[in-house]
Amino acid sequence: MKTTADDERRGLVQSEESGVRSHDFARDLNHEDTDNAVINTTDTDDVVTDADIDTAVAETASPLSISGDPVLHVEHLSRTYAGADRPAVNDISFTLNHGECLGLVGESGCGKSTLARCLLRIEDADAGSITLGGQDIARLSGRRLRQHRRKIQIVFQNPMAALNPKLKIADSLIDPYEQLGRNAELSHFTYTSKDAYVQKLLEAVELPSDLAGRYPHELSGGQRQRVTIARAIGIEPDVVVLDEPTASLDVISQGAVLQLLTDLRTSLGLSYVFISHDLAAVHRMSQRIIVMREGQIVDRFGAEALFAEERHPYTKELISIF
Ligand SMILES: Nc1ncnc2c1ncn2[C@@H]1O[C@H](COP(=O)(O)OP(=O)(O)OP(=O)(O)O)[C@@H](O)[C@H]1O
Repeated sequence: MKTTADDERRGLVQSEESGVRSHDFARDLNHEDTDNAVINTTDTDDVVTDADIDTAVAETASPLSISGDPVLHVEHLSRTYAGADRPAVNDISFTLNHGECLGLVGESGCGKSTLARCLLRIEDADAGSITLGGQDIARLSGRRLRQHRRKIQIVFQNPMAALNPKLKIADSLIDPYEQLGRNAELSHFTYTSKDAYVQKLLEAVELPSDLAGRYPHELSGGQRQRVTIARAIGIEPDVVVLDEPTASLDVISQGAVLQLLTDLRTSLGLSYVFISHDLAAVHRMSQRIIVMREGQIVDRFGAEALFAEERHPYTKELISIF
């Protein structure tokens, strides 16, 4: 069944999907893979150095991207899976500034999701560092690791798998806040009561209030993704990682969700790492773009410089299939 963005906002669409999948998101987040895998770095001539990049970004970055303070800093990050012949993520460095959307684009298998999992500490990197809010996240454990997870949230590709099928939408929305012991200080989604908090979140993602009492399978795909976005922003993280957030949606819902994400970024001052194989979506969303290939960064630039002559041949290849 095709749905329109307006249908979704008004809650007129019932999902045709009724399959129930068991998923324990909290368990995934607690998983810590500590494989001592070998780092297998492969230098290639066409890899952009940090110095090249800083110069290029300084020349081309939009005013928004250079006005914010750094919130996330990734330096020389590498991750090799046991038995793999090359690193999934190989010497990646970048900085995310407050209030900006940094796009990370590359074809399937280039290491985007591995990088996302390292940022969330769902997986540990083998080398390099990730600094969020001034803290090296590799050193965190226990309570401080839980606090870190409050500061960085993720929206996955498949909202059905990200939502607990047994929980009503209201309960899914309140869950991250309750996991914080209901004592998180919030500035936008201030908690007065469960109902008021849930309604504020539904309103923020432009969903009707009556969805609070439904189960995930009673929503359309677009509505479900709006719920996972609401869950991610409800505890007011510093950074939201968007890992192919529209890949499971039809074209109309994709556009509406991307617009919503942009609106939320500007109205709430959020900072995004937007991960996608879809260069058009990344270009639409981001102030700066990083191009990854086989685990490495091969190009990076301000979004307005996408079509510039100096783009890496691989970026040009991606543009040709835009
Ligand atoms: N748990 C794992 N164990 C072993 N190898 C893995 C694991 N997860 C990913 N890989 C490998 O690491 C590489 C990068 O995978 P990753 O999922 O990060 O890429 P991606 O760019 O997100 O791809 P896609 O867009 O298809 O999701 C691939 O070669 C993949 O096969």
